[in-house]
Amino acid sequence: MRPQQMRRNARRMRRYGLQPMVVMNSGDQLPEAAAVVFARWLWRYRSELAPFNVAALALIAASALHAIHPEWWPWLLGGAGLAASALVGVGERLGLARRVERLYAAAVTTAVGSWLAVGTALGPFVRPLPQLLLLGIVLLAGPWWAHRRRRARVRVERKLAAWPEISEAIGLKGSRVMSAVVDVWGWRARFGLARGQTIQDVTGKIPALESALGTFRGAVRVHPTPDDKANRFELRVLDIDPHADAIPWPGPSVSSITEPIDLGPFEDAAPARVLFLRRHALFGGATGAGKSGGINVLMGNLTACADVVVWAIDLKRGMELNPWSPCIDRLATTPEQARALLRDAVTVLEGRAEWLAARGQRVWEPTPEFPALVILIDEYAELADDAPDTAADTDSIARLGRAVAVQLIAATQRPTQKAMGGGAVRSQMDIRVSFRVRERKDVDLILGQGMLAAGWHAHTLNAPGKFLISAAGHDSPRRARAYLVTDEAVSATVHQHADNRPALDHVSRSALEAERDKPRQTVAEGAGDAIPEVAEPELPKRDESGSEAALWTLLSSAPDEGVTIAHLKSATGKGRSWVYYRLQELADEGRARQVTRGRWRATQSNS
Ligand SMILES: Nc1ncnc2c1ncn2[C@@H]1O[C@H](COP(=O)(O)OP(=O)(O)OP(=O)(O)O)[C@@H](O)[C@H]1O
Repeated sequence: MRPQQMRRNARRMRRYGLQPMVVMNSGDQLPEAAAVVFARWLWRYRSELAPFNVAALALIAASALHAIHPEWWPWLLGGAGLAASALVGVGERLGLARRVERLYAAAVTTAVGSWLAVGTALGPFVRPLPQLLLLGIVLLAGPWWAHRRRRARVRVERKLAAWPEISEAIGLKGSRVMSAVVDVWGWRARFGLARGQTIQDVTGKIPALESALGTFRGAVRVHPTPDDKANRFELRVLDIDPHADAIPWPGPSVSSITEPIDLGPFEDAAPARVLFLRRHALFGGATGAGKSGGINVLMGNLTACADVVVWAIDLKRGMELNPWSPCIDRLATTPEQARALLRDAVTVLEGRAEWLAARGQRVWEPTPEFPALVILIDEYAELADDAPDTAADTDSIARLGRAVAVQLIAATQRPTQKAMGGGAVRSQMDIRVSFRVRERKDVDLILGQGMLAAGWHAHTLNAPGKFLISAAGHDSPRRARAYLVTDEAVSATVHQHADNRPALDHVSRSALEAERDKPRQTVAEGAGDAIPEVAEPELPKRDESGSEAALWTLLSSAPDEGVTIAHLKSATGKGRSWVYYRLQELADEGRARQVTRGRWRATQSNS
């Protein structure tokens, strides 16, 4: 068609309200843009095309090297071997988090490096090198294309590449992407805002953002960045709803109680990490809401902590905690055992307090030699019902236990004052975890007065294991879901850690030993069944070196049957715990020994 005729036709079409269309004849030249489009396509799909690109590069490199430096092949082979070993060894630092990823990277490096070396030496087109190259692409490209995180990363990169258009469409023009990471649940990215834009502007655009990014409703969260800069925000985009299904426990998240324990993810997949060190905790919720599951996550983590001794009370005959028993230092399943356990916990508390005071220290810093003592009480209401006389002891632990790291962790359905045995226990709980409750008023019972009105709606939690947590660092009602610890995970964790559990420190042991001697003496004196409190005699205070000297003098001049603890106490003017602690130290040094129960002497007597 001639140009004049084309113009005439176009004029006619416009007269009838039609739009002219450009038609290309087969003889016309390709528009120049096709090359650009192709280059763009190559760039856009560079990740998918990577196996072909690597093969093409290897082919070009082998051709060039064969032409100019065929003698280089041993260097290429050696270099590939070194690179492959490095990838296996330190690939984690390069972002290859999983072992299988590192092995894959090493396999590709070895295969490409070896092919390149042989291609350099013999020429890349010598049979069977081309065939081997094709076979390599077929075998090694599969895992690459199937890799879930790579595909997710590519998807995110493409979305972020379109951010300038997205931001314009939703009214955040000028904002820019600063960084992005992909994780198991989706991805998060940090953005810089244009002048005058605020994080509130972004929050108001969340539905528009979800639409522009093509996510499901509720998949986008907007948070301030950790540096709290007003002109930045963090976008959290979920590909999977973390709470849609039960979340298998990935194993312990800590090895020390000084680290925050991960109980399970919040709705935005951020982990609900809580520091239990020197804090008491209350787990509440209706039957079947997942309290015991939550306690299992905690137990699994405490089991992996080398600086925690766990004592437990489970008056449902040990049903819940029995599987953990190889890692529990002491498990009480009857009211009598529970009584004795709590009494001893108070003794440990007092012994530790006295020991700290003697050293001018304020708090117990847990270490494997001086572990924290965590007392887990499953179904607290049963304890209050079956052993109401333990209230004074639980009260003491609740009020005084924090500083000396003697901690209570209680689980109960409805922590009414009665179910908590009255007293200060409930009010002393620093960490409150509420699973689903049956009635709205139970929210305040578990989480504290006024929490329901403040929006902590634990009655609306809609699946077992979901919880709200109120603790230091967790002061807004965010839904989390506890990991689900299977029976197999319990046995595996117990199996792994049972042999490495720490023992109670010698300070606590000495205090317990001293306490055990006390009722024995009293009963012998004819006190009958009841165990009356033996008041400590008021003794004049002495300075530390005087007490040490008095102790040593008495021990070294002791007769063969030794001296009693009571004698040592009055001679030194110190309490039982101090005496036992020093005796233990002297025994460790080999300078003193226990002759019979409660009677001591120096190993090398002066007399
Ligand atoms: N984190 C969780 N994720 C998914 N399912 C869970 C989770 N925790 C518990 N469940 C399911 O809920 C059921 C009841 O859980 P659990 O025994 O922990 O409840 P509970 O509150 O301790 O009940 P009870 O007071 O009767 O002991 C479990 O058998 C399990 O199937």
